[in-house]
Amino acid sequence: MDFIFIEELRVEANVGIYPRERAAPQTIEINLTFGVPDEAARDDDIAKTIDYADVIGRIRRELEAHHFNLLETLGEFVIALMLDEFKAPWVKISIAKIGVMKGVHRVGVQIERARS
Ligand SMILES: Nc1nc2c(c(=O)[nH]1)N=C([C@H](O)[C@@H](O)CO)CN2
Repeated sequence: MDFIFIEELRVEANVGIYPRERAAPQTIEINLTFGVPDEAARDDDIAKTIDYADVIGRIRRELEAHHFNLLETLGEFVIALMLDEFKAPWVKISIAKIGVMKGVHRVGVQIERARS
């Protein structure tokens, strides 16, 4: 298995438990790593891997369209997308809010899952 990573992806997301977070989207930062079949590298064929441009576009569209109370739920949503739709065998994600708490630069969640 090879691994694709997407680092410091900034996305406008509807997430949070407070009224101000329900009223407007906020910028979150995503770091995502997922497994891909190594046949793609051998055959030099984009059709045999997961196109990271497709992943980034899909995440942006989905997070614009949904509201999540918790970062944990948002993280599980993206994980399910990667495992079930993009067919990644393994995914690790971290999602951070930036500057939402006094004295804290980033706060967030990290989740790792494999397809069963
Ligand atoms: N475990 C969590 N705790 C909190 C979350 C969360 O998503 N998971 N979210 C909030 C608020 O939305 C906060 O980030 C706004 O500043 C508080 N605790």
